[in-house]
Amino acid sequence: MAKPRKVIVTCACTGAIHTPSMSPYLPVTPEEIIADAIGAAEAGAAILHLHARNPETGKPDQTPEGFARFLPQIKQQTSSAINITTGGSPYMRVEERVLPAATFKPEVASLNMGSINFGLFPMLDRYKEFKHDWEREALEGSRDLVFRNSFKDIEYILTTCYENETRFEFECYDIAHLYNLKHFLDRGLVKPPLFIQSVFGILGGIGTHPEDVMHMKRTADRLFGDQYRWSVLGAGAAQLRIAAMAASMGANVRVGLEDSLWIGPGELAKSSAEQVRMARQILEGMGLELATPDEAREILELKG
Ligand SMILES: C[C@H](N)CC(=O)CC(=O)O
Ligand SMILES: [Zn+2]
Repeated sequence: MAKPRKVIVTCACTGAIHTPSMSPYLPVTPEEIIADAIGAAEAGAAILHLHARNPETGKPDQTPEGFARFLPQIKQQTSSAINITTGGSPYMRVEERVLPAATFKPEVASLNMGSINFGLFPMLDRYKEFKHDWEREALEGSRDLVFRNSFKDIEYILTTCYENETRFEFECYDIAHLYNLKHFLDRGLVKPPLFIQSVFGILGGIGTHPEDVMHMKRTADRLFGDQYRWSVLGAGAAQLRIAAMAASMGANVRVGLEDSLWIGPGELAKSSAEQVRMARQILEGMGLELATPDEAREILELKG
């Protein structure tokens, strides 16, 4: 009887896209981010993808000080690998975005593999009332928002973090981003195993149709062969459907309130841990097992 495949579950706890008025369960303060991260780790998340926010307004905060308010506590209370965002908010410039990862030298940091239109404005159809002006401005402004990740920006993050032995979660929102990653592999600026996080369902990137998932996997197989470890995230209501579909094709999965506020149709998730538990149920139901943090470190060759 073949041993069950180990699946790495990444949990993205708060992000920079959703805003406080969208859900009372979105972690905003350092205490809330710590509680959500620890809960997700206890539920089975081997990797914690983290963003910081202004505790009062919930506005994305990409200062090292912002991360220092919760990182030590999370590191103390869990053995999950820390993954610090270099995406920050799509409104930020790369010099600001790279600072926390450059400062804290985490095991993992996200790296967005290309520029995309980042369409958040359709959320204005659902959300009418906002506690803070920046929330509506961020959604409305996204009609003209390009999440900039030029080749120069990507190389800047790669070289800035190179000495730290930080490995990257290569966020690929479209097929072109896989080719961009191949370009950096061919130049020796990234080294296998490549942890590829395919992002499905962001307006401006690839959709959430099964053929989109197949196309991402087929292209990654062709470009990287056994040099990559595949993971997927589905935005919004597609989160668990994408996770189940791709896991049946060999993928690792990412969940968490950064990527979706929901646990079911019209039902808000009360924590990221709820989504991790649901993902665990689905994965174990498929005869798979969740990788422990140390098993994830081995699979991804993290510095530990
Ligand atoms: C769709 C996700 N918000 C992508 C993300 O997590 C980007 C980053 O932090 O670098
Ligand atoms: Zn993120």
